[in-house]
Amino acid sequence: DNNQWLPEMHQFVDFNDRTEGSSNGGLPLCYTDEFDGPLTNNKNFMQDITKLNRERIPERVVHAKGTGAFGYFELTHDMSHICKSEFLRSAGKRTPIAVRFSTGAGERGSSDFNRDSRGFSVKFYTKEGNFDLTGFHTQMYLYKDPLRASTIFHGIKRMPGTNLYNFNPYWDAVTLVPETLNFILNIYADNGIPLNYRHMPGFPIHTYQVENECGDYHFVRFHFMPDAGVKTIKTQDAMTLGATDPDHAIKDLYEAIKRGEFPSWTVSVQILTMDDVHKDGSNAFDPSRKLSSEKYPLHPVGKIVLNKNAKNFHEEIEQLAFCPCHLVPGILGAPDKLFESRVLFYKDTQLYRLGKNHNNIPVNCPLHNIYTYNRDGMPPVGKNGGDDPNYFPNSYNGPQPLMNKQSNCTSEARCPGLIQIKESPADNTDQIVEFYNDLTEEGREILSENLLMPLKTIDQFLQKKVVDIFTTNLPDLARRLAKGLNCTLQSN
Ligand code: HEM
Repeated sequence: DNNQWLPEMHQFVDFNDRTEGSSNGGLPLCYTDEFDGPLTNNKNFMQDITKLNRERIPERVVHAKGTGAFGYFELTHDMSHICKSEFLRSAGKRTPIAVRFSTGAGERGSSDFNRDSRGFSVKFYTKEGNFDLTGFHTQMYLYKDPLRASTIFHGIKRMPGTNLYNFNPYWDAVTLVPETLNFILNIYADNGIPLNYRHMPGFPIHTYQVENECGDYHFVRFHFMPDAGVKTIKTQDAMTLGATDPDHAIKDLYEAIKRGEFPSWTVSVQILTMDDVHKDGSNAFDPSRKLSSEKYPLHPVGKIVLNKNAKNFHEEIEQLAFCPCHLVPGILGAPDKLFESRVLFYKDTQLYRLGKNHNNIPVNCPLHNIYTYNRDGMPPVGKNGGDDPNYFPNSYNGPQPLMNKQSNCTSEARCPGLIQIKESPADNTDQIVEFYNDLTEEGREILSENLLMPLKTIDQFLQKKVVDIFTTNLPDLARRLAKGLNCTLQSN
């Protein structure tokens, strides 16, 4: 076998350290100079094209465009009174983190300025394993019923036939799942488009159940607020910059970190007791609603600081995989159905996008104590567990699934696990009305202008459906939209 090309092909060139004019390791630049025969016999050429052809992996089904960075979470306030997680004990402790920011609907090549949700995901590499929080830049998600997923996901994507964007399915989905309007009004408002990621807040939305050493339960909603303040961009500027500088948010984050201006966020929680949960019922867990900050004020917990860019985007950011199922002792997840659906959804999509062993990719791998029953399969296989027990349960002291671990509770016998809640049909109209009422006259005018942009392009019967939906609760907005769309207002 003629291996003459292999050593050169495998030589790595560090482009960052390369000095001008330095050698590239002597790779031949023109294959035909070296070899006159058929190209299929040219190992260099064949290696090159077969590798190039296999460079792409599927992009994320949503949140495909994004960027990320690394840093640490510093605990400023000990939380052990409500949560026994190691990384939330002893103020001053630092835990390494990876963060990925993203836009929601657009593809990998789309603009950072689209009017859309933004993702803010954090992976905490704690000593007890990885804890993932995936958040939005809004305090609520679009809907609460997990069966709405394909209506909404297909509604925000391109038309299957023409492959063009068309607002008909989007607004059809909105009118069929009207609780989405709580989210829609937030992103169509004057301050709905984040200027960049450094000035963007993050809200993991679900109300997580946490447990302390005594087995007492509390419930928390996390908030990440940028220390540099929240900044947004006006519609016209977003449209102009979206055309001229579509990667603005990615560049802005990368360059700030490179300059040594490390962005940071204050992490806080709203805390609910079991009594609060009994009083509020399933509203306390409804992801299509925000939680009142007057009723449940923010308690500071710590800081997120990003001080390191990725060295290789594909390796460290594209392959990052967050999952709501990545939990640590003390954090049990959220008891609502949408959360349950996400545990299944993210795992399944990552099995497809990155393969069975995606948790062996270094950026997804816990930093400490990796014991798992996962074995074999396609690379990356990693350490593969030696001869440790590879079945559960076993009598050889193999790892325990988190949910099987009993708490150290001595005071009270408790059944460990998430509480059961009975969910009612979605109802967030009160928050929609409150949001609109809090806007100034100018804010209302801008909101209706922003809404009219897509609404003017959709089918007439859908325009009427949208106006009708607002007529009962937001007659003022319905009037503005009906005027802009030239349609008759339903009398109520
Ligand atoms: C509170 C509600 C939700 C929030 C805050 C949220 C947030 C996010 C974020 C931030 C990402 C990007 C993760 C990354 O940076 O790699 C993401 C990805 C994703 N989300 Fe959600 N999401 C929510 C609900 C849902 C629901 C209900 C579904 C489906 C039923 C869903 C399906 C997905 C999928 C498939 C991905 C791509 C994951 C990957 O390929 O790695 N999300 N979500």
